[in-house]
Amino acid sequence: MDVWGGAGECGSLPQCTPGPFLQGGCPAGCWDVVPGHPPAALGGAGFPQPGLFKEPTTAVMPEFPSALSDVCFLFPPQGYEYIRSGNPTRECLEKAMAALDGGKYCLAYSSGSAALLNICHLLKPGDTVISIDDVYGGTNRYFQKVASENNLKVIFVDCTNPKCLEAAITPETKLVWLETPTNPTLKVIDIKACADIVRRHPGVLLAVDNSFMSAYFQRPLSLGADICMSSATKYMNGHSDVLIGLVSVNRDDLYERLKFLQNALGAVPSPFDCFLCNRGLKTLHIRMKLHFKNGLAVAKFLECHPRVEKVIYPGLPSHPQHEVIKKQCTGCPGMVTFYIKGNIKNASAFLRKLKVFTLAESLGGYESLAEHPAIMTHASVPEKEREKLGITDTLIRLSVGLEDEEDLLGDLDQALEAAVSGEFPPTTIQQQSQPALPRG
Ligand SMILES: N[C@@H](CC[Se]C[C@H](N)C(=O)O)C(=O)O
Repeated sequence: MDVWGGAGECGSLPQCTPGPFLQGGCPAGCWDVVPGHPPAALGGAGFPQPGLFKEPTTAVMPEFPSALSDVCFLFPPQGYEYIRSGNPTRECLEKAMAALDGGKYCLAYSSGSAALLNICHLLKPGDTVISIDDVYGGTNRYFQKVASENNLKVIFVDCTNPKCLEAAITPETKLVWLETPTNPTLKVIDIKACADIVRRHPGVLLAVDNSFMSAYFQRPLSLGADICMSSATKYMNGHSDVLIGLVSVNRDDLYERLKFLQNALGAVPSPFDCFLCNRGLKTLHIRMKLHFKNGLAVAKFLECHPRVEKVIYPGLPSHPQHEVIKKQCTGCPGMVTFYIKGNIKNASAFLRKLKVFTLAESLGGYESLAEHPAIMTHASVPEKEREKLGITDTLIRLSVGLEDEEDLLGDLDQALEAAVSGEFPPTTIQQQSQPALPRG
């Protein structure tokens, strides 16, 4: 079996041994800087000079804990004047992340949403944004309820067929916003194909939200994106104890403008959060391999489960864009989405019965989480649009963590058994008509 696990068979537990795909480097030039060894990025050229730290060890201490200026006549000038404008701990994270993303520069923000806000400040009133249709609920809310009310036009397009993107571009288009895989229905977008289209329209930027994949499995800049954005709150930090957004770029002009906006808008992370995120990066490679192994095991298990209607996991051969993900990524994270049989009552019973998985928003941490996108992470997406995207009352999103595989599968099994008993209605997801619930 290769690293993607082949077709899998019901009843047999999936194995995931590193195959040639991970061992032998990767397509599209991924990992040419730090092939499988994030610590190389942390200890290499990307590291600020040791002289900046009281303890130049592997630990990156929150060195700049106050808003004090660098007073040149008392200390040698170190290039820092105010904590929001720049500080050694944030610079350490930014340099490490630039290396991991294969970019020249990285800038850190107080959250993924703050990173999105800064990117959108590159635009002018009257500009158009083309966003992938199935986009994180908070991004959808920002585009529809904030940006659109501030003179940006935002249209939503299914970019799984890059020709749809091409057809949507107008002279007003200035930003194409992709997520891949999308949140929560895990559609996979061919970044290079979209980048080739965007390149034919000078002045249009291609930004990719890489939060679901992490720099370990996918590097959008190497596939032609202008901007790689991540909510590092998720896999990059991996410990569910930090809120951080990151933006990596190669272009000097983009960096200069974003650097100005980072300071001017002020949505920056604290040095302590940067310190914690640096701590998280050191185990990125180990965590991602286990997320992949556990995610694939869960996906295969659910795909064979009689109480599950349908599983979506890009690492499964049954996924419609499985070939795309094999081409542009070196593995898959622990994000698994599935439709439970039955209706909202079954979905809710399942979520309540889970013991190892915690019912919570967020993803990418060491601990397994489960959530109901229609009520939780995507409540801000208008109901009609949710329906079109397949974000129904029976859709459940899992973020598979680092626990033992037997515990994860056992927990899912007992919750499914308890939540969906008896005869299953012979309906498909499309045929179901669920009562609307109050949305959070
Ligand atoms: N309730 C929050 C939503 C947080 Se969702 C966090 C993360 N992006 C995810 O997809 O889990 C809100 O902003 O409304």
